Amino acid sequence: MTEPWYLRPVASIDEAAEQAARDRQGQLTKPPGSLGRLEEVAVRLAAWQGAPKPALDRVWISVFAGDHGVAAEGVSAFPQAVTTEMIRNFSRGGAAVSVLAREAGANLEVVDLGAVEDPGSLPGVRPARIAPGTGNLRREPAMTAEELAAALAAGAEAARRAEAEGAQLFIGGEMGIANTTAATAVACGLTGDSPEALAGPGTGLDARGVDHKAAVVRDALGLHAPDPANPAEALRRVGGFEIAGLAGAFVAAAQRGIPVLVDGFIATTAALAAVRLNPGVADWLAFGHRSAEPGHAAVLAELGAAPLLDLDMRLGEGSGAAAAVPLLRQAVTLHNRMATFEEAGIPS
Ligand SMILES: O=C(O)c1ccc[n+]([C@@H]2O[C@H](COP(=O)([O-])O)[C@@H](O)[C@H]2O)c1
Ligand SMILES: Cc1cc2nc[nH]c2cc1C
Repeated sequence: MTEPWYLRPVASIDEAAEQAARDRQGQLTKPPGSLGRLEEVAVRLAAWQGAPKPALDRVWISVFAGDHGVAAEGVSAFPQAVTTEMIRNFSRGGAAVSVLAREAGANLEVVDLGAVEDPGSLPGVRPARIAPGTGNLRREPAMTAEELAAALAAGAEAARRAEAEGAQLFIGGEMGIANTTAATAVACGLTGDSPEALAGPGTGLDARGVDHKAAVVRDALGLHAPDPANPAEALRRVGGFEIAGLAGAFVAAAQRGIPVLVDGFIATTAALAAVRLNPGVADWLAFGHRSAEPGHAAVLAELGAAPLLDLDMRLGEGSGAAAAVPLLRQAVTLHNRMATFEEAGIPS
């Protein structure tokens, strides 16, 4: 059997550019380290781009959408039809991430991997329907092997389009009613944490709803017994089309040398799956925000990730990552435009 594409090595980081950027940070008119994480971000972008003075003009956002059979278990505060309605809303430019993308000058596309109701042909929406939603993971595998391969490949295609447009940063968003249940199951499968520790309100469940959701995830883990050493099978059995799409996109972005700014709980769970599929992916990830969804902290900790923002957001769509783009731009502009001690004639 030929090796799956997602095992191919990721691009390498330019250590010379990283060192040059670090040296420059040390020469700028400020006490060394005083711009904190903004310094790190600029140095990181330099390493990724192979440029001592990086740029951040072209940001690409792919929002992966799909429905979840497990919605039938009453695990979301919202009806399943919202997935398709939100695809229509993205297309019209009315969703939060639509607004943030416009504001950030980012290219936004939606990849429809299979909502129950087909939204039809819409501007800005790429039809890539795999099935009208996944199987109910409490009772059966979410996907077949072919469906998983299609979802991963759809993610890789998005990274290919991003590269063709010269993207300097890839943001993966998601939309799918009940996907926090699938993400919780995947996260439990990959970290060994308990459903009770990771399940949260998602779109707004009350405490009883969260308990029920944890019980549903516990049933799913009992049925499927996901193995942390087999992330692809964990994605297939308890994941979702958009979670697998994100994982495929993150691996492919890293292989193409496009850094990824990861969003909230679902996207970070997909990033953990991507890193488990191909550990080199970790070098190409940055984290936009810490979601209010309680399981997010555990998945971030598993990745050793320190997100940039902590705004109590819990929307998904890539919105938390998109909200961090202006901060990344500030880091780049400071790095490129501040005077050095020598230029300013200030003794250091
Ligand atoms: O990104 C997050 O951290 C996040 C946290 C809670 C909810 N969401 C979004 O809400 C939807 C899933 O919530 P739920 O309650 O239906 O599982 C899905 O469309 C996600 O984009 C996203
Ligand atoms: C309205 C709505 C918008 C969303 N965007 C991402 N997940 C969502 C869930 C709901 C319910």
